Amino acid sequence: MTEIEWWDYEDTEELAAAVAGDIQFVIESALDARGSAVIALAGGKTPMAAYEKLAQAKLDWKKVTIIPGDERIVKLGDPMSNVTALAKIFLPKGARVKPIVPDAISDYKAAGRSADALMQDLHWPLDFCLLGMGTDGHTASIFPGPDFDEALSGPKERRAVGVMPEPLPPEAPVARVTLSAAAIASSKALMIMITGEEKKTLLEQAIEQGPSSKYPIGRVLAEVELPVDIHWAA
Ligand SMILES: O=C1O[C@H](COP(=O)(O)O)[C@@H](O)[C@H](O)[C@H]1O
Repeated sequence: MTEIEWWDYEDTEELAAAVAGDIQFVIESALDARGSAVIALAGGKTPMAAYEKLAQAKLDWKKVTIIPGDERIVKLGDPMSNVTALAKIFLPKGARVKPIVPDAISDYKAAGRSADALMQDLHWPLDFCLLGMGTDGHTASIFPGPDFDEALSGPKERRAVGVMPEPLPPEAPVARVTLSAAAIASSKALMIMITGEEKKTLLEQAIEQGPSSKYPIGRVLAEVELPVDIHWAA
């Protein structure tokens, strides 16, 4: 199990500012070292305030590629589309925000293969990956269901996988594409951002359970060797 450090904040504004500052630092380090940065950002609602703050940073955004760490299989522009939310915030800054799911695809396994092919063309490993977590313990879009084992323990070189959550999560009841656990674990830097007592308690349990956890986040963290920061506010 990796080394985990919790960072607790007074409120969600302080949380968003701290997460934005840390991501800015990672991007700057990659730009200094290589002249470009490739990062995967969590979808859902929790990190949006941090992204708004990050977008204010003075960075050479043209050299920054952003992918969603997971995507709901919906059309671009749909309120459930993770990349649409990222594009609204970062495209105006000049960042390359890449959709990982083709617009007119209904076969979720084909969508996973397509995302994997796209990621094979990116500079790898990722410079950074931000994970969120649902109240059911899923992270990225790694869910219990028929694709759980493939997402968690498929071939190490597989970067993305098509996933049918079982049961479908009520907030976005659609098939998904997700970074594999191996892709997440290979990232050069990894951070988790969550809010609320319910998620905190669940994440503590998942970490405690380790590789035998019933929660996807526990199983993913059991694969990770680099230190992980967890940023939390009530
Ligand atoms: O479905 C998803 O849920 C998780 C958590 O979202 P939140 O709205 O509770 O913050 C998110 O990390 C993931 O990217 C997303 O697709």
